[in-house]
Parts: sequence; C-alpha cells; structure tokens
Amino acid sequence: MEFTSEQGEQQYAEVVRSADSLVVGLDFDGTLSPIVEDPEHAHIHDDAPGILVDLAGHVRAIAVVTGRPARQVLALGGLDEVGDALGEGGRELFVFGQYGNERWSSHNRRVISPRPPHGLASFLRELPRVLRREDAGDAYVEEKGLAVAVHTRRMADPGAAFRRLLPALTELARRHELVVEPGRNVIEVRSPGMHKGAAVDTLVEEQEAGAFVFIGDDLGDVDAFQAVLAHRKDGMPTLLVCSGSDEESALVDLADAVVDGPDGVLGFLRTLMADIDAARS
Ligand SMILES: O=P(O)(O)OC[C@H]1O[C@H](O[C@H]2O[C@H](CO)[C@@H](O)[C@H](O)[C@H]2O)[C@H](O)[C@@H](O)[C@@H]1O
Repeated sequence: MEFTSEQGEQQYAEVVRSADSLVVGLDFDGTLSPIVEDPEHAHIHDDAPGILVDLAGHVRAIAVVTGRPARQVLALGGLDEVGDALGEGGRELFVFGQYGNERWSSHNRRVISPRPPHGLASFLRELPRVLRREDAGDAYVEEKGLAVAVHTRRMADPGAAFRRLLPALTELARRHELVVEPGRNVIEVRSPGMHKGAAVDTLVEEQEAGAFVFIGDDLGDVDAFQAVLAHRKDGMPTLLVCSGSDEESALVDLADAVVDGPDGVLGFLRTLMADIDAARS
C-alpha cells in the first residue's frame, strides 16, 4: 500500500483506532474482481470471499457498492455464501447494486429495486441506429434492467470507439431524460439522481458509522469518494483507497492510498485487519 500523503497515513491510523464503528464499502469490478474482456466472465478474486468474511468480524459492517445489478454481483461474487458465513458470526453483508438503486442484505435476501427509468425503453430502441452511425455496431450492449452499458473493450480500437460514442450517447441519453456514467471502456446510461455517494450516506446513517473506508477503481466511484470526503469534513475518520490500474487514474488524486488492483486491495484488507488486531491487543 502506498499512501499519497502524510495525512493519508494519519487517516489510516485513526480508522484503525475506530474499527468498532468502521464501515467498509467496496466496489466490485476492478476492486474485488479482476478486469476481464467479457463482463459475463468476471469473477470475484479467489481470496476475496474468505477475506470479506474475516473483515466482517473486525469492523461494524461491510458493503459491496457496484454498478452491476445486485443479483448478478451476488452470483459473480458468491456473495450469498459470504452472507451465510457472516450470518454465523452474527454479521450482515450489504449489497448496493446499480449505483445504489438496488439493495440486498444477507438478512432479508431480497433485492429491493425500483421500476426501470421512464426513458430507458425508448433509448434502447434508438441505440442500435446510433451505434451503427458511430461505426460501433459491434459494441457489446449489456442490458441491466435499470440501465444499459455499452462496452468498447472488445472492439478493434476501444479508446477511439469510446471517444466517438461518449458525445453521441450523452446526447441520446439526454433526450430520454437519462444520464451517462463513463467507466473503463464502458459507457453506462441510467436514471439521474442516484449514485454511489448516496449509498455511502445511507450506510453511514443506518449503521451509525463512526469511521468509513471506501475502495474503488473507476469514475463511477468518484461520487462515493466525495461523499466520504464530506463525512471527513464533519470530523469522521475516513480512508479512500484507489485500486490502481493503467486504465483509469481519476481516483488517484482523491485517494489516501493507492494499491495495485484487486491483489493490492486484498493485501490492504489483510494489513488493515492485522493492524486492528494489534491495536486491540
Ligand atoms: O461499479 P463496479 O462494480 O466497478 O461495476 C462497474 C461496471 O463494471 C463492469 O464493467 C467493467 O468490468 C468488466 C469485467 O471485468 C470489463 O470487461 C469492462 O470493461 C469494465 O468496464 C460491468 O460490466 C458493468 O455493468 C458495471 O456497471
């Protein structure tokens, strides 16, 4: 783990001391799950389920906060089973799917979800024509129920396709009262109003968090980072960890610590637990 400043190191020490009331929020793709070409073939890092179970025993609560649909991340992450294991220790796992639009917890096991946004069906009807017009007819379109993600990763020139599509999809989304969420070789289109920062605020309130750690890798995590920073301004010990990659650096400037992708994230969590144990003994 590399701290980005002395203040980052101090924040870490305070968070360790506040472990009893610490809530840890984790992004999924690029943080708990290594990035792969095909989104359907993503899988949680082999070591992550065990570490999440261990972590839950060290802190007040843990939550996966993702752009993925909650049901999908439960399957790709084996999170139902993680929830079972947490339950044995009297703990609860929270999942916020689709940028906080969906909620699941290991206690009630039901995904709570709103209706799809009004403009999504008409957006989807127009999408193929716009993709063809932008020479992106072979982009992979991931329909997520409440949102749609247009992936360029498997195209001949992913960066060029992304740059062509971003203004076109932003305009199409605007006409259908939707917003875009750019990410790592992906442009997501979803309803306005909800974002990962709102999920952070909900967790702080419901869990009565006295400290917060958020770990993310991509632009969709910026809202979560900003929400955490607002709580820091109010005096809460917090730590922001960037799961670093060659693809996205937007979080580096906001982060207190940068680690090397999902391997680094799990290394960070192991260190955090060891330091919490040491502080308690
Ligand atoms: O909030 P997250 O958990 O980070 O989810 C964000 C989006 O991640 C997925 O796409 C990303 O991961 C794919 C698999 O590794 C990769 O192929 C793609 O290029 C990445 O952008 C997912 O497909 C989206 O639905 C998520 O919203």
